[in-house]
Amino acid sequence: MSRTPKSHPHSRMGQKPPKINDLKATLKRVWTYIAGQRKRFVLVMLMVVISSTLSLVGPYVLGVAVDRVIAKVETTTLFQLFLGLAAIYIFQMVTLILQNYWMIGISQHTVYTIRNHLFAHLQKLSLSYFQKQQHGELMSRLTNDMENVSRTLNSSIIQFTTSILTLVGTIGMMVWLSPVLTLLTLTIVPILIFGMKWITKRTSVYFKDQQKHLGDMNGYIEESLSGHSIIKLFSREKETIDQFNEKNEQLKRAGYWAQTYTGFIPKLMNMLNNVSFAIIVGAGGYLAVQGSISVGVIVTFTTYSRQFTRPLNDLANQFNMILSAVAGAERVFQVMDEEPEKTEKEEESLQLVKGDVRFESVSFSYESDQATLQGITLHAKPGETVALVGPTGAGKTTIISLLLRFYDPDSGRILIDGKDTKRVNRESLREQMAVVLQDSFLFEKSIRENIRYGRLGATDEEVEQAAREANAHSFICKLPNGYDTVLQSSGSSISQGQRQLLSIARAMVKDPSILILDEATSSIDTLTEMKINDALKTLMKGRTSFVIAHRLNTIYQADQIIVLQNGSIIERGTHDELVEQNGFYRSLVDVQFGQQAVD
Ligand SMILES: Nc1ncnc2c1ncn2[C@@H]1O[C@H](COP(=O)(O)OP(=O)(O)OP(=O)(O)O)[C@@H](O)[C@H]1O
Repeated sequence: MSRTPKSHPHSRMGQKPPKINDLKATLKRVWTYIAGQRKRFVLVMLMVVISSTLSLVGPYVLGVAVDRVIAKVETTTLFQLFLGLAAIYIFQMVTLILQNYWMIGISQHTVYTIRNHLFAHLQKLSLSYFQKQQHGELMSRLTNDMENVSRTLNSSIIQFTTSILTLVGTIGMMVWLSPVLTLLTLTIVPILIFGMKWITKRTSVYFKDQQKHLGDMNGYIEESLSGHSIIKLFSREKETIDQFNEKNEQLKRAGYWAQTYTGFIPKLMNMLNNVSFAIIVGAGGYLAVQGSISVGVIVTFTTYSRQFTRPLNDLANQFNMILSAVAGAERVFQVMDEEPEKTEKEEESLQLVKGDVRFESVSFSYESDQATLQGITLHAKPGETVALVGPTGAGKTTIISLLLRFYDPDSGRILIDGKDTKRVNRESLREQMAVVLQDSFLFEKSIRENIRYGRLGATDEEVEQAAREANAHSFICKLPNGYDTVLQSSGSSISQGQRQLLSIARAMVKDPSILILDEATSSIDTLTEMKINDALKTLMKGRTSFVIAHRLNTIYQADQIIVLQNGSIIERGTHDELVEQNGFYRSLVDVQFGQQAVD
């Protein structure tokens, strides 16, 4: 699974712009998050207006001062004018600092709230949603997309508003001071627009290319890291490096051209600034000699001309940034709009159960056109062990998934202590069950915390007791930090057998009435296997257990064996009864464990 790469600031150019209607709806939705901080927002906008106005007043005062110097007015007035100018620039700086400070507060609080909502919503989504979704892609929505929204809120709202105000204000002031000189200065605008269009058309192609190659390379890195042991086993290091180099080369090429074209932007801006400077000085000088404008106006114009080329460039950039953040926000809202696990109106909480489990003519299908389970009927009395047996794809895991209410049956009922699970709240239902899988997930936390995950209220003594019963205590004590040993990424620092012992201890601490076991098929050394079997036996004592069975000894001891094929129960009974029947189970046992093991 390739994780979406961290977005490059320019990668936004590669994103598909949202449609106008979506854009409006998404902006409205983002606004609902900002609206809670309306006061701060109004303050920010006020600061933006003040700082933009001050940026117009400054050059004007400078021009007036120059005219006064030429007119040889007394130095006190001149001194006052320069003091005023200094005050304007200091005040402008203060407003800029304040607007930034408040806006950062708004954006951080907004993304914090959205992130919290998104994460909480993810916890409510059904298993089938996660099965359909790439995990790396989901992670990217929580991180990259949110970062994109945050970055845009931090800077773009202020810059966008400032750019518009400055642009309109500057042109207004220029027209007021000298319409002729304004017209002459504005001649560079078409060149600017044409030039920018030419550059962005090329950069967007190369940035898109760069993103594609970056994603490709990230996927390759992820794959070769997770498959590193296979690479070593087959001595494929050289081929792996060669393939990586090829991808790296493609990325370098795309990056080279993207950066080359981007590099043209400041050069174009610089050239146009110089051209407009020359126009103002040349044409302005001519007009001044003619007496239609003052030298002060020329000075003011030179500053203004810079002030309007910059916002023009900024506006184009900010617009791209905003569009890409909206696209990011849309992806986040898409997840939030996913329906959470369906709940019935009158769900009750399941209290401590005895563990009586009934399936009554249960049918279910993942895809509407293909039945996965058909008419499953079974009854497990409290404390009984039910072994589910059958070829791969027969529907064993699906039965367990229905029992855990990851899915609800299409027809039929599942009853626990006589209560239809559809009417029972999922959390309280799962509270009554513990699951020990072949490859149980362990967190990057201490062993103690991993066992306590079964019941957060368990004391240290209870955790140790569970570990003892699970035959895990002795190996834990041999670890340098004992129960405080922190497991490395999903528990890879301990052996597979030890991981299973820990997951048994975790189930032990939970003390459930119903137990679900997916037995390990992988070969574990005999001693560990004995320890696991022994621990499982202790765990299963007095609990209703459903075992997806692979080992003969569990099947021998099961009160019932349910044999599944193509989603239906084809045989049921004890081991001896089924062997006696000489049917499918018998042939399955013969094939799996060899004739001798059965006879
Ligand atoms: N999430 C899913 N979406 C669609 N089909 C699925 C899904 N999970 C399982 N199936 C299909 O349902 C059928 C039963 O699968 P299930 O996992 O229950 O079999 P199983 O008996 O547990 O197999 P195994 O012994 O290999 O684990 C299979 O055909 C499988 O392809």
